[in-house]
Amino acid sequence: EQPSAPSPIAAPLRELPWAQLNFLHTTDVHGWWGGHLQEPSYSADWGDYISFAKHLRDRADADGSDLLLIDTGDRVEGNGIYDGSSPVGKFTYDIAKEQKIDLICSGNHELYKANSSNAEFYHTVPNFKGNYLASNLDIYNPETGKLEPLAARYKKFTTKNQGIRILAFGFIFDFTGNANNTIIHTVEDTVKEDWFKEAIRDKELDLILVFGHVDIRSFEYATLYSTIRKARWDLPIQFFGGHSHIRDYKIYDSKSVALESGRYMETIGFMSIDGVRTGGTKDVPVKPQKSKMKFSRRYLDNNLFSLHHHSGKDSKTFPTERGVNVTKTIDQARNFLALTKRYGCAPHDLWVSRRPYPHKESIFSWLEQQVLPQTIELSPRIQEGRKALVITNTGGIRFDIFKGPFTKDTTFLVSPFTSGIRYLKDVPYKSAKQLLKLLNNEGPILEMMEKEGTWMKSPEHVAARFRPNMFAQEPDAEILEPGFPQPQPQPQAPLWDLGHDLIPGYTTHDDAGDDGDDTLHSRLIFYNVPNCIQSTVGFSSSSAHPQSQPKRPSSSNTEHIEHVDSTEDDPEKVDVMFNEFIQKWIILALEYLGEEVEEADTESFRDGMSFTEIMKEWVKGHWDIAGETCP
Ligand SMILES: Nc1ccn([C@@H]2O[C@H](COP(=O)(O)O)[C@@H](O)[C@H]2O)c(=O)n1
Repeated sequence: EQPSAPSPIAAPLRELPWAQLNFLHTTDVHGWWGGHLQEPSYSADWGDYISFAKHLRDRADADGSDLLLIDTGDRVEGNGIYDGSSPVGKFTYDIAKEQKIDLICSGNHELYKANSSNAEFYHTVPNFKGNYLASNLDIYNPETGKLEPLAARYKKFTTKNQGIRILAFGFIFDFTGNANNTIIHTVEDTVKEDWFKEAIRDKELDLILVFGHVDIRSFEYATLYSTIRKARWDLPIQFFGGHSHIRDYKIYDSKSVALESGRYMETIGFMSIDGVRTGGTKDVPVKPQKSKMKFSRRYLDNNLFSLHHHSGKDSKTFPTERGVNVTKTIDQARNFLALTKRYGCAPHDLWVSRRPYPHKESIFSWLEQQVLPQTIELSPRIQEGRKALVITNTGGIRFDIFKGPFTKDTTFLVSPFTSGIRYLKDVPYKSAKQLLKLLNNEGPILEMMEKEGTWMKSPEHVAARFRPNMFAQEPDAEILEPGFPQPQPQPQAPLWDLGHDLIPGYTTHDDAGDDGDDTLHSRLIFYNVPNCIQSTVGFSSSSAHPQSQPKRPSSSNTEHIEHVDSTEDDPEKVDVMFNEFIQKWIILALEYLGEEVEEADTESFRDGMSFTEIMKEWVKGHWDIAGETCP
């Protein structure tokens, strides 16, 4: 772990369900190679993961089983090690490649910008030569300009010890927000391709493995499952997914399951299968597929207490030379980038999902009530007496702020993106004031987003559309102030009786039940958030701004542009300001409201200064307590 990482806290653990064929799975790492330096439960780093995988590989070699490592994309954007260097990603590729990953693919974050997809072409694909798959992804070769698959469409291989013959595909969901140097073929189109149909008909297979940057409860995986199952009624199909940043496990049928392993190096997913037919090796005879196969999953908290336990090692025997070297490389990169440089001191925690919105400890309330208005009110147009509505998407905010030092690292954890704020001058207020409802509630804009698969919320929150019980119910207004709902202790399995005080953390409920997490935790409550929040700037405090503090979001299809109160103080026109990432949706929404606006009418705020910089400047101006200690 990193030198400043907090030590993990001992906790009751469930064992690894080790079997004939085993997998370790990471997804949505988003550059968190250094692990979590403020959270003991997730404080192991990529170097520790390298050591851990080595011990498990040795175990497989010793008992004749197999172990495969999988990563399902979104390795970039979300941490200073990636976003804080110039050019971005300077250290990322050399750190990532030190792990021996058997199957790897791209996520959407590798594809938002041409420079990151080209970096896949130049670095990740060759670094994982033969293991990177791109079943539905093409790139314009930066050398020749020709469109070609980013990597092989599929791969057939035989496992080292059991001789299991596996056909693997590496997908990305039907993403449409990519830069124009890549092309994504929809999954629906891809399964109709001759090469796909031919590959799955291969008779010399023991298992089909579909991994991808795809929500395991998505239409895309449902399509792949039904297509493959129709062709191969009895073959085991193992899925690994990602993108929604949650721990989840789906059972498709008695021979097909899917695992999703969280986000940000918080979770190492473990999966095992027993009863797979073996093609036979010199040491293992040919064995038929068992009529009753066994699939098991475990979500490991990524900390050394867990990793030592599951590898049967201790602090002396766990670190491998390669792992230690990678830990050092990460530390050197962090120092080079001065990620611990302090910009201010956060007076209390601010949460993305662990408090409802609005709430005094919601990061969105902080942005809405302090950062955005206090920054934008200084701009010349507001100083001249104009008013503005400032709208930003909640998905651009990626992580919580903990009480204490707010560093360069924190800045990128919270807001890694380079998008700035843009504005439309003098929009009729009668339309502008309807915008937030249109962006947040059901209606044409949301329907279009669903169709396109582009979202304004963070992936965790988007995932809730397939998982209706993911979040706590909207809390009553009374419990918002002065306190907030306390996590309830959870009645738990017998390990609870060992006398441990359980640490709050993930308590995953999935298709196999409640026993997936390796660490027994007390339950954390998560709350849903809207797509967008809005600050009002330049209005007198007595004016009513009905949308800036939403009450319960409306669920009625017809309510998205109705019932917005008017007051006598309503201005005739306001500036509509917004995060550049949602410009397309702002324009569409205004058109829907009857305004004639187009991209060319928008202007950049403060010469395109990124929202990340804006937040950093605010922290320096408001939370800087030079000389004072910061807890
Ligand atoms: N420049 C960007 C890029 C993305 N977002 C937000 O992130 C969401 C996607 O995140 P995943 O980790 O699931 O891929 C996207 O829906 C946006 O909300 C952004 O704000 N700015």
